[in-house]
Amino acid sequence: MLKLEKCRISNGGFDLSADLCVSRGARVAVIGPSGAGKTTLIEAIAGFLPFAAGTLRWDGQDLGAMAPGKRPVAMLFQDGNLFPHLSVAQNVGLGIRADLRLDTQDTARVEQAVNRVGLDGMGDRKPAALSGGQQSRVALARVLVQGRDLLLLDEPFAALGPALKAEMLDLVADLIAETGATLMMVSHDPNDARRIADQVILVADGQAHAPVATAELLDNPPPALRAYLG
Ligand SMILES: Nc1ncnc2c1ncn2[C@@H]1O[C@H](COP(=O)(O)OP(=O)(O)OP(=O)(O)O)[C@@H](O)[C@H]1O
Repeated sequence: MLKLEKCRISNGGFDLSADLCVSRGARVAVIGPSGAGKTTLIEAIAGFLPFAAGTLRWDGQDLGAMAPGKRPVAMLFQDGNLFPHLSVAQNVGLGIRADLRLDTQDTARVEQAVNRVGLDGMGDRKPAALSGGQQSRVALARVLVQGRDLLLLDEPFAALGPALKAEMLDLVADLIAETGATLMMVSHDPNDARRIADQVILVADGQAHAPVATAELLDNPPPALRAYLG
């Protein structure tokens, strides 16, 4: 279980408070108005922003003082962060070792992940030789080889068209079902939440609220969410 206890995160002059738990294996969408602090929340959990107060725990272990790379966390950004001069396999391999010194076992894991996201035979291509959807799959494969307990996705598929986005969300759902990972995904689209998330964290008015069942929240949105959903 991920537990944020009486947390306060400072991002420049912006403050976000959070006091909530996410159960192991949950699929949680993080939604709320623009600038409300969704990315701030995700980046603090990943270790890229410090906590000004409170404790962050995963299964009882305090993550607060742990460097980002040591946390049981893998993060996927909107642009996928692919390196254009590296091949698909190398981009995925970075998830295992930053210096890309991979042994036979590592290389097999990379190939397995590349195949699992549907890019069989494309390991030698450069990102420029892939479609937008295929590039998203490479980024997802890199997250997959990291084998972390908690996946943090920050609007990962916002640049894709609706059909492709739905396909990617379904792939993420399949992958986390296979691995048992816990998902927290920032999205601006309530349909994404309905498609993939069983719970929603609403970030609004300086606070990340405790997760609520997706349908319950979206069918009866509180005022801050209603204004945002329009
Ligand atoms: N480096 C920074 N210095 C000062 N303020 C910042 C910094 N980064 C973010 N902020 C502010 O923190 C607040 C929260 O930003 P954040 O990116 O977390 O919001 P968000 O909910 O993810 O927004 P969006 O949906 O538009 O991506 C915003 O008001 C933003 O202006």
